[in-house]
Amino acid sequence: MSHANGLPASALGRAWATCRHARWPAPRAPKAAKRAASRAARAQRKAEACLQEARQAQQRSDFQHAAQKFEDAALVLQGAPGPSAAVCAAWADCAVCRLELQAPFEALVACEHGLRGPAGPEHWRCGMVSALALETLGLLSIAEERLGSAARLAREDREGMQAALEGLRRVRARSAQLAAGEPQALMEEIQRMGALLGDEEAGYWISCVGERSRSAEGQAELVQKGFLEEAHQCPAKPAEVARRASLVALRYRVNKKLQRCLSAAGLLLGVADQCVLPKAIRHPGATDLAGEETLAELKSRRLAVVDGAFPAEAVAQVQKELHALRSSKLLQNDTNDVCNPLQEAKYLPFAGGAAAMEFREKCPITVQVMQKLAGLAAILEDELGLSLAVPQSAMAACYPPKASYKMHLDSYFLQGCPDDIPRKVTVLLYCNHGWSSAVGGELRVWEPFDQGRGCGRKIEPLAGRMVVFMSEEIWHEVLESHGDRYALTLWIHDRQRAM
Ligand SMILES: O=C(O)CCC(=O)C(=O)O
Ligand SMILES: [Fe+2]
Repeated sequence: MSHANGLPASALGRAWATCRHARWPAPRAPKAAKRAASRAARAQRKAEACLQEARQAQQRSDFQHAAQKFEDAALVLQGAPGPSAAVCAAWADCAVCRLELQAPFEALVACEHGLRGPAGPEHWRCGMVSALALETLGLLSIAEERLGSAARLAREDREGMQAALEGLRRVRARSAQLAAGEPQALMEEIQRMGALLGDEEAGYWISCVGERSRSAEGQAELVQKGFLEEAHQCPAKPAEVARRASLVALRYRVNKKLQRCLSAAGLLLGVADQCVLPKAIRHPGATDLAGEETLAELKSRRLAVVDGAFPAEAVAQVQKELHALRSSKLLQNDTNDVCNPLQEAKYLPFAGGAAAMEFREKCPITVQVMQKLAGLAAILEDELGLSLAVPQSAMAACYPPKASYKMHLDSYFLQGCPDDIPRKVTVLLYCNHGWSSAVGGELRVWEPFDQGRGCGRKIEPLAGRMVVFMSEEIWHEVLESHGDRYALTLWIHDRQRAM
């Protein structure tokens, strides 16, 4: 018999059982001062009560209540001095309950909380449960990574190690079936991921892919968009192509949804940050960025290019700062992003607060530039009648050689993805001193809502050049970079959906 999420019931059951009944090392006695010790003892008692209630709820299969109580316990323990093993265990228990509730995104959020503390052997269980959740989401490559590290962490624990190794075998076998294009395995994954995304969003992607699979030109477009490998094009077998490409498209969107969930839980900066109203962050210099002509262009053509938006010295300094961030490995890529696996990026908080302090020291000019870019939002509201909200971070990105970004929209809200990130306006600033066509990485844009007929318009990523466009309307791509190509991107959100 197969479990609802497509895993054999027996394998899943065994893995969960291992997770649930695992024994943990008793917490070490806190060595801190007396006051801290009594605070810790109080927290311990409170957490104990929550844990007891959670376990009772779990026994009567009231997983909703159990998950809540395990979370309460984890939060109490997290806020008190004491060993991190107990915190991690409570989060793992919470995640197990959320898996029982068929809520894998929420389960992963719990695991990520648990994995935040200093790494220790107790992490294996959070790693294990998160791998199960990732498997349920169909994100098999990250599941495999997690299982690998869970197996290493469980060296001392035979049962735990066995569960991790069994998981590894299962995930690898599944990946192999999918890579071989086995129809049944592909259909199961597609159905499962479709259910996670909801009918509207899954329907949009599956029908887009299905339509394009029917012709050779359509299949070439799927290759261009990153959903089909060149070698898998086969105009004579449209259904096979549709299955493969649907899997890639849905996995891409599930990964995006996971990022939104993690971001909303405060575990990942960017994507779903807290927003502020444009008028709260007006910037006196922002009027230089958007003159009458620019605003008129944006209004009519939905895209405007502004050269020399910032002084050359400031842009050169931003480039230096981004280069330094990259050298200290602070920019990271996302191999699950099928459209753009090589880009190295980080969202930098540019407003006040502790998070921004670190970056104000590391890259002061970049933060100032971002603040001025964010000041654009108030002008766009006043002049274009938009209703906006501004996230408190912007993305710093480097496209190293070979990186490119396949054709995409920055928000698919108008395409039938009601939960997509509420991006309304995309603001880019290029920071490539001495750019030449040898560096590559041009931005290619099409007319509003045009999904790539003809060759579009190429925009060179010249130092100090700012490009502003409507995120839901302008399909665009970044052509292959041959050097290190730097840019800042601020996405301004639609207020109704953001706040
Ligand atoms: O850097 C660029 O030119 C565009 C990047 C982009 O399209 C994106 O990050 O969504
Ligand atoms: Fe984009």
